[in-house]
Amino acid sequence: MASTISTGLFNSWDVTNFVVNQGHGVKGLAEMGLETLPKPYVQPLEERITMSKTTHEESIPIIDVSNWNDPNVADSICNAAEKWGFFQIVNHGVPIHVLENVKDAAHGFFGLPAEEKRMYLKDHSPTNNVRFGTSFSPQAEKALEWKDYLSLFYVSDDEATAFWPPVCKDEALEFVKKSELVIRRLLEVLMKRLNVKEIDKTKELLLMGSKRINLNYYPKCPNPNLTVGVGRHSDVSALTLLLQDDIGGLYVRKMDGNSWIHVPPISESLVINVGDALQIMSNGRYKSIEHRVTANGSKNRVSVPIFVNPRPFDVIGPLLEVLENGEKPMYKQVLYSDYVKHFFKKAHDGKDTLEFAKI
Ligand SMILES: COc1cc(/C=C/C(=O)SCCNC(=O)CCNC(=O)[C@H](O)C(C)(C)COP(=O)(O)OP(=O)(O)OC[C@H]2O[C@@H](n3cnc4c(N)ncnc43)[C@H](O)[C@@H]2OP(=O)(O)O)ccc1O
Ligand SMILES: O=C(O)CCC(=O)C(=O)O
Ligand SMILES: [Fe+2]
Repeated sequence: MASTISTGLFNSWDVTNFVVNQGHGVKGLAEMGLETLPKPYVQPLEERITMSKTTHEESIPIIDVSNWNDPNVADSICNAAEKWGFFQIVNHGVPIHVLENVKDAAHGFFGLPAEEKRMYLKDHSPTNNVRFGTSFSPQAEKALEWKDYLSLFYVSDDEATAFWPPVCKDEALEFVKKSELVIRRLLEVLMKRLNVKEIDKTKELLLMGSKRINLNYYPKCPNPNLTVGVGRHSDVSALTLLLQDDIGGLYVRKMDGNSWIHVPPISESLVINVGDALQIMSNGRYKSIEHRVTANGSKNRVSVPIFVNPRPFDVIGPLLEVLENGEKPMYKQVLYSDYVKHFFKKAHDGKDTLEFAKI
């Protein structure tokens, strides 16, 4: 297989089999020293991220959250969630060594031999809560995405200790734990503007009852302009907290429509975005914004999102507190796991998942 791939004499089935089924991932492909991008990764023109569609001149807000009691901080967060759906926070209190360790651990996991990573493919993994994969939804995609990932659904410390891959479990778990306070503070602030005075146990579970941490790996790509790292999508979470390294490549759709704004890496910052579940619960007030990631021609990139979600069996819809003022509901009540399954069963398609919940 190695020689057929490196001489370019291979077909789409070979590539998909090697990358997806055999678990080499796109990293295995990249490391064969390819000179051109294999066909299954060539994206249609309209999905490629070209310079003419992007801007580095504008920026999503950068908010210093060192003082949570400052009303300006709360205002900035809520305004950003309404206007941009995305912002970066600095001085958030998650220790720098926790951030550095989890990025190193991501490199550690993807640096394992394919035989070890393969144990976590969907069909081999000892649990449904640990999944190594590539692209987004290879079975449903017309063109694959240039990304491998490890997805870890947090159930309990004991379950994580027993099943998460040893090379990254402590670091991933530490990141989940150390980010709990900042997640809670963000949600408290966001809820206040929605007329929710206090996050009681029921609300806590609805907003942050389940968490998923993904380790994303985007290897160096031979023709980065022909493909994407991640295609246009919005997250299905309530809130996502994303750690990126210093390479860059994340773009966010500007609210006005057609331009894409780069999210520049800022050392020690975290990127926060509103997900579909919070857009639904806020009846459209907070925006879950489309984003995408470019492939990079010279460097390997890692990112680590924590998706903060309702529990799979929760039913979500616009909050009563939001509708109390007579607002018409824009979304129906949906079972959260139905919503997430709908997301995973199709290729990335921008914001179309939300149609599933629209009235
Ligand atoms: C991977 O690249 C991505 C990912 C993303 C993710 C963005 C997010 O916002 S993730 C937050 C999602 N929320 C949750 O995980 C919390 C709630 N969880 C659930 O509701 C359930 O655990 C479940 C995810 C629906 C899985 O339920 P289960 O009953 O166990 O069903 P399955 O049969 O296992 O899965 C259904 C279907 O989904 C696919 N899938 C499941 N988990 C993942 C995963 N972690 N990554 C990718 N795909 C997954 C699974 O393959 C099943 O499809 P089949 O065709 O195989 O049947 C954003 C951008 C990215 O590029
Ligand atoms: O890698 C990134 O910067 C963003 C990844 C992303 O959007 C996701 O995993 O949902
Ligand atoms: Fe995302």
